[in-house]
Parts: sequence; C-alpha cells; structure tokens
Amino acid sequence: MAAQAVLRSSARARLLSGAFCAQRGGPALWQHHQNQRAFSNGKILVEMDEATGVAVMKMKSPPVNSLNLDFLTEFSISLEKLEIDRSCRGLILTSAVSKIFSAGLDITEMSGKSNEHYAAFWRAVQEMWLKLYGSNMVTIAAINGSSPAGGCLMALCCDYRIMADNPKFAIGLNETQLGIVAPFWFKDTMINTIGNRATELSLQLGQMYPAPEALKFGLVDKLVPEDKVQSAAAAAMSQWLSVPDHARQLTKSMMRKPAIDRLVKQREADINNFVSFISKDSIQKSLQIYMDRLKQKK
Ligand SMILES: CCCCCCCCCCCCC/C=C/C(=O)SCCNC(=O)CCNC(=O)[C@H](O)C(C)(C)COP(=O)(O)OP(=O)(O)OC[C@H]1O[C@@H](n2cnc3c(N)ncnc32)[C@H](O)[C@@H]1OP(=O)(O)O
Repeated sequence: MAAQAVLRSSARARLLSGAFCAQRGGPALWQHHQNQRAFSNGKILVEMDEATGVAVMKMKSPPVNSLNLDFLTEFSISLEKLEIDRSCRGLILTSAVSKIFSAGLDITEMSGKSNEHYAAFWRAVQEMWLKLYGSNMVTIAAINGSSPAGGCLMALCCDYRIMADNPKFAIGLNETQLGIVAPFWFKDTMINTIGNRATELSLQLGQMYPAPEALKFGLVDKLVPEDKVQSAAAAAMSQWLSVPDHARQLTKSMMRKPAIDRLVKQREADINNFVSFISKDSIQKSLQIYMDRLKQKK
C-alpha cells in the first residue's frame, strides 16, 4: 500500500496545488440533479449515482478516443477527483463514441515532436496507468467498441472487463504491428491478466483479438449483446460492491503492488527509454508508414 499511498498523496498534492487546473483553466465542478452528480471537462464525462456510489466515466473524444496529452491529463484529474471522494466506491469506464472504446495512444503525439514533448506525453501515460491500475475503487471496463494498444491497456487496468459481443470489435496490444514495443509495465499488466505464454504470443505477434477470441484468451471476462454492455457492467458492479471494501482493496493491492512499485522505482529511466526509442529515425518512419496505411484504408 505504501507506493499507492505515495502515488495518491503526490497526485492529490498536484491536484490541490492546481498544477493541472492552471493548465486546463480550472477543475470541472460537480453539477447536482436529484441523487445524480455529473462533471465534464471536455473529453470526459463523469456521472455519479449517489445512491449506489458508482460513477460512470464516458470517454468522449471523437473520432476514436485517442489518448493525447490533453485527454490523459483530463483522465487523471477526473480519476483523482473520484478517488478522493469517499462516497465513490466503483467506477465503470466506457466510451461515448460509437463502435470505439479507445484507439490507444495518439500516434500524432509520438511523431515529429520535441524530446520534451515526448517526455511530458509519456509521463502522462504513466500517470494514467498508475492511477487506474492502482485505484482503490472497483473498476469495470464496459468495452463497447474496438480497443487497440493503449485502449486495451486501460481495459486491462480495470478489475473486470465486459465487452460487446461483436466480432467486428477487437482488443489487444498490437504495438509490434506499428514497429514499436509495449513497455514492461504494459507487458506486466497483460501477464497479470492472461498469463506469461499467452502474453508472449500476443505481444510478439501484436495480436488483435475479435471479441469472441478475447473471451477465450481471458483478455475480457464476459461478452454481452452490444445494447446490454452498460447494464451488465452495473450488475457486475453490484456484485463486486457486495464485498467489504477494505478486504477487496488489500487483496487488489497485494496482486498489483509489485508491478506498480516496479514502474514507480524506474519512472524517470522509463521516460528516458521512451524518448530515446521514439525519437529514432527508424521508429518515426515506422509510425509514419502505419499512419499512412490507416488513412489509405478509407
Ligand atoms: C528493451 C526494450 C526497450 C523498449 C523500449 C520501449 C519504449 C516504449 C516504446 C513505445 C511504446 C508506445 C506504446 C503505444 C501504445 C499505443 O497505444 S500506439 C496506438 C495504437 N493504436 C492503433 O493501432 C489504432 C489505430 N487505429 C485503428 O485501428 C482504427 O482507427 C480504429 C481505432 C479501429 C477505428 O477505425 P475507424 O472507425 O475505421 O476509424 P479510422 O478512419 O481508422 O480513424 C479515424 C481517424 O482517427 C485517426 N486515428 C485512428 N487511430 C489513431 C491513433 N491511435 N492515434 C491518432 N490518430 C488515430 C485516423 O487516422 C483517422 O484520422 P483521419 O484520417 O484524419 O480522419
């Protein structure tokens, strides 16, 4: 719990000092309506049911909910706001963009930018992972669309994953297909979910799994019809919330702390690795080819 406590207190200090807020022009405030509360800060909408203590976080950054620096900053602020709210016990993470959960890291943030920008971007990716993977809340991903790479990572950070039963929606860590490499903490998160051998296959091949295959691999826990994803997530949430918080939280921490501590210890080295890797000409070329292909498929 120590690393978690450090993380939580440093994030809280930043939040309260307004470091994020100054950049974004102030924190979004809760709007109250009967026993519902909501706030939105542009790319993310959070609705909280005060009766159940469950918040639904909807990513709404069209066209594909790609994770750019602004999005990641808003995501971390929103998550921290819920984390410090004692009345919030559970979080359902989903998308407000049709057919897409999240397209993963925004490739344009990793192309043609300065090393300072790459470092700031990577720190924000780390922050998102540390907060979501280390959350004390029950976290459930309601995966209502495709979810490659960083999108898959977000889902894997949650305690439970429910996906729309549509073979057109795929999920996986496909980094090698872009000519890049999933860092050790992406790998650890996947190993902790589906095991070593399945992760090795999956990562080397950069495999994207259509929903039914993702279920077979244990990458998601349950498939339901597309229009039942939210209600199934709410039902699963009430089951998870029936477990006493303190026991569940300590168990979660016991399972995840080694991975979290590993990144916390090597955070700066990991940023330096990312910057020197991503700024290589050969890597920039691979990303350019991948982006060109994405645009050509239209
Ligand atoms: C010892 C080892 C050392 C190693 C050191 C390691 C260091 C670390 C290395 C780096 C690690 C980086 C980790 C990266 C993680 C990532 O998340 S990379 C991103 C991966 N994402 C993808 O591959 C998704 C690509 N997108 C798609 O497959 C499809 O777009 C979609 C999500 C399935 C949606 O399809 P569709 O609805 O048909 O929409 P499109 O027309 O394809 O897209 C709409 C527009 O959005 C743009 N776009 C899509 N995805 C992204 C993205 N990820 N980033 C930025 N932009 C994206 C797309 O180009 C379209 O744009 P326009 O043409 O301008 O409309």
